[in-house]
Amino acid sequence: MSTRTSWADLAANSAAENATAGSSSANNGPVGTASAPPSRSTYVPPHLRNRPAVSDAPAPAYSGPVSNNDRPGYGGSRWSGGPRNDSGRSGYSGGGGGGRGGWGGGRSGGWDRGRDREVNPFADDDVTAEEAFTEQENSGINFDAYEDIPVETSGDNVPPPVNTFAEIDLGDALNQNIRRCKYVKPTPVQRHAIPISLGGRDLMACAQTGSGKTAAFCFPIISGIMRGESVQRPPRGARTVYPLALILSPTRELSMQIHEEARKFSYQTGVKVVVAYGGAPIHQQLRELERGVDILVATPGRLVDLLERARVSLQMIRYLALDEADRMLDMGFEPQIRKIVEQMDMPPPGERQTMLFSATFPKEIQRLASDFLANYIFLAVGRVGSSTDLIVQRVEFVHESDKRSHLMDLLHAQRANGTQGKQALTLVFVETKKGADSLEHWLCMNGFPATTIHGDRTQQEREQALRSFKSGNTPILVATDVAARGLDIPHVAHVVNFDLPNDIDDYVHRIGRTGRAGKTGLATAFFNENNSSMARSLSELMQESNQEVPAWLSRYAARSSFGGGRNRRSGGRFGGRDFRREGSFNRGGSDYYSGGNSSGGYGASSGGYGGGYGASSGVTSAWD
Ligand SMILES: Nc1ncnc2c1ncn2[C@@H]1O[C@H](COP(=O)(O)OP(=O)(O)OP(=O)(O)O)[C@@H](O)[C@H]1O
Repeated sequence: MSTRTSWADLAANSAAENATAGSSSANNGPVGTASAPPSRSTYVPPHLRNRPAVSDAPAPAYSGPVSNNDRPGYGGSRWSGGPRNDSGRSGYSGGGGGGRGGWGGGRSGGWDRGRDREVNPFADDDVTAEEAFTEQENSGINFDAYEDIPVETSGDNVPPPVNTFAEIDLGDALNQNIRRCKYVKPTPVQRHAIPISLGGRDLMACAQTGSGKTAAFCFPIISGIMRGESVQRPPRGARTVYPLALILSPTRELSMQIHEEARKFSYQTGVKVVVAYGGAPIHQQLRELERGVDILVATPGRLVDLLERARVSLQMIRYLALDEADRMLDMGFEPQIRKIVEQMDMPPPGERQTMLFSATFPKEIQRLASDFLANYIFLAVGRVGSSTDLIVQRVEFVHESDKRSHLMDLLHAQRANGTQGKQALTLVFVETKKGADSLEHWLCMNGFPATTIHGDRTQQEREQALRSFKSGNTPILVATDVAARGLDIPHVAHVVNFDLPNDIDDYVHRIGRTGRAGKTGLATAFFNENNSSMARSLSELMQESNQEVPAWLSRYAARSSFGGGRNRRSGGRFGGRDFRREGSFNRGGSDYYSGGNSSGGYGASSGGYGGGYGASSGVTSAWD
């Protein structure tokens, strides 16, 4: 094995901690042990909520950036006028609020710290899970490569990147949580995205799977709420709550995961994070909401339900983050997202800050997404040479009828040569829910403990399956695309595309369940005639990632005149290029790209990343 750098160690430790942190959706209540609870009628701004009583003084009125950072605009100055407040009420009045106080809908008048205790989200972290896994998974990483990573930014006045967390004034409590997470230095997307967001700018960010996008949008939100101007939340229905930030994600499990991460990052900051997703009893989620919420993490369907019941108002939203933004804006989700963002009471672009993140950003989705953004910065971050070169990709020609036996061969070989250490996990993607159940059954019958996750299972079953997989009890998870995006499951050593998807972007996300946070991974795809429409995009993707493309696949690719299916590989993978620079875009508004700066990232030389990256090179992707 080769050496592990400290970053790799830490990422691995951190991942192990995430795995052992439990998947409870329990909400982080306040700490309240050391400090006297505030009177029930007093609004306590988030940045003061966990301070000892002696420092529980009212916040001074916000008067501009509270930072030793001299970047212009840093500190959320866009809020100097406060968010839109249709009722004409002024902002926070110093904590002396009347009976309502605005917090938690005004009913309990505050976060009842006497009753609730903030559960320590780090409490379950231990090293046992990490120790249980073999070393092979974390080997072979050269983190120096990150120094030369290709980066493209476009938009006006892009704030410069940082190299360390210390350079950014995120606040003591958040910094301590970053240390607790054992994040030593920011990942490339964090280096760029965090200063941009802290500068108050809207952002469309494209960075490869497993590269730390969650923290990239969580840190600025938490920090902004901690230091931001205090607000009085208006009365509406007695039980309406007014979150300040909304994070939307496409699946329940991903929302739960973001919630768990955000709870860690916001531990003892006073910022309260609540999650709401479908398939789970709404009453429990309503109770959590009533206790107060600063950041609401939600799936679109459940959020629409809460909005229609008038239990949540988006009137005070300052921050909107869409994770897996391209998925959120594709045909399946777009109407719901438009309803939430454009047709309810959320402040419009320019009055809120909007952050869109994904590993893939097709141009047509970028175009749709621009409706939600104001004067935004486009950011694409990739690895040297290629984006997924940490994932070894294999494609094997397997007839439909041979797939099971071929899978069995793979699993036996893994067992035999030890590459699938005792606890290393295999994620198998199939096309249909029925197919998932049937394959799971067959694997179990053949001595390979497996479980399954798909849309026909109850939420309880889905969560149980994920727990069992993560813990290694059932080291094979058979999944539909419901598990394709965002899930950060440590120790997934192998992703098998038993059935290939019809969309190359889905393939990118699926294989991205391995090779995360600087670790290596293996992805095997079964290909046959039924997948010929994928041949070209697949072989291009593999070439770009320095993978060996089998000759037979190249022949298939040469035969197909078209990328196939919904494949959208125009000008490089991941849509890693700002569509505003494509020339055809012309809406005339000042909100749109004006041909301004596009900068390279590290290395500071005038352009040339490996492979001739640069504005004049004709290369249209930051990933090349
Ligand atoms: N600065 C850091 N140092 C070490 N580990 C980090 C750092 N930032 C994030 N991580 C870890 O990297 C892993 C991947 O992060 P995350 O899930 O946010 O990736 P992602 O970019 O959102 O991936 P995907 O595109 O699949 O959603 C997580 O386990 C996270 O804890």
